[in-house]
Amino acid sequence: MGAVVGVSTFTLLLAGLPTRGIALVPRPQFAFMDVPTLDELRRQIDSIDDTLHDLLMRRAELVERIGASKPAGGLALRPGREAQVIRRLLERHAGRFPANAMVRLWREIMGAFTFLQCPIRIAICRPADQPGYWDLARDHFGVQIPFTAHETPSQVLAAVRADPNVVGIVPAPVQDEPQPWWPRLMSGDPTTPHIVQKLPFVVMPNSRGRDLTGFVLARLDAEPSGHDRALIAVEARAEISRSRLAAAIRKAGLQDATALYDVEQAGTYWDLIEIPEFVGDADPRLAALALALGIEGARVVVLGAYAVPPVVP
Ligand SMILES: C=C(O[C@@H]1C=C(C(=O)O)C=C[C@H]1O)C(=O)O
Repeated sequence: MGAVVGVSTFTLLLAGLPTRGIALVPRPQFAFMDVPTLDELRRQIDSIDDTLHDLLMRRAELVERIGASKPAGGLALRPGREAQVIRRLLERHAGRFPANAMVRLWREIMGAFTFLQCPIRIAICRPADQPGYWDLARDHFGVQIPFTAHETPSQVLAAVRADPNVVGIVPAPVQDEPQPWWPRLMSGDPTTPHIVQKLPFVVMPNSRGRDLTGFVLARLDAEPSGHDRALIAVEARAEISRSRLAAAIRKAGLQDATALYDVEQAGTYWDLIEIPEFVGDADPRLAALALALGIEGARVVVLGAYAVPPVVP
């Protein structure tokens, strides 16, 4: 019956326990002795914050070493690796802290650490009536990297072509848009960017960009992340029916398309095919696709790939 010995009324109040009739309600001793005070709990938070902060500073040292191993003067951004980091954390995530808040923290960390390695800047297509693209960019690249807003995808493309450290964000393709940007990625010019990411990777609930989809263009080769979609463009002087395209995709050994867009301008026809797997520039199935189409002079080019966004609980 010595359960209450040494436990003050103040401690009981803090613990939300009744202070009347205690002697009649015996409880195991440890239940009282283990209730930490507000100050003790806050001291534990301070200690966790110190550990988190120390680890961030240690992470910076490792990032600098990784940065030093990358080609000098190039863009340090590695969207495929970033996708793997976020996916791995989401898989191990548990408990009451919201998963998208955790992702938002890591987006901030990775944006700042990419900026530490190179003078990356973001050129966003954010027409005056579409402020959400700015949120989409900020949720992903964080507060440290400088952003410039442009009215059109053409202006974004020009900014990316002018500087290898500029990364562009353009609206995702839609069928029947008047001036699609994606046929212009077929140029073959060494300053032409690739599609390297789709945004949002994880939707932020209060973002003005939560209903928008953007593509990230960078002067990088897309890298596989383990779960990717490739974007392949076809250019031809004749219209290619959807069924002919689908048959050629199969004949080339590629998986069935998950999205298709087409456009015609002055007698040239372009198709954009999204394939549910990674396809690199040197993949022999590209030549096989050109052949299977059976159209004289048809060109087939990989425009890039993106890591498939995870399902966030
Ligand atoms: C540290 C790296 O550089 C960048 C920053 C990353 C990070 O902070 O984890 C991850 C990928 C890159 O965009 C890396 O390439 O691993």
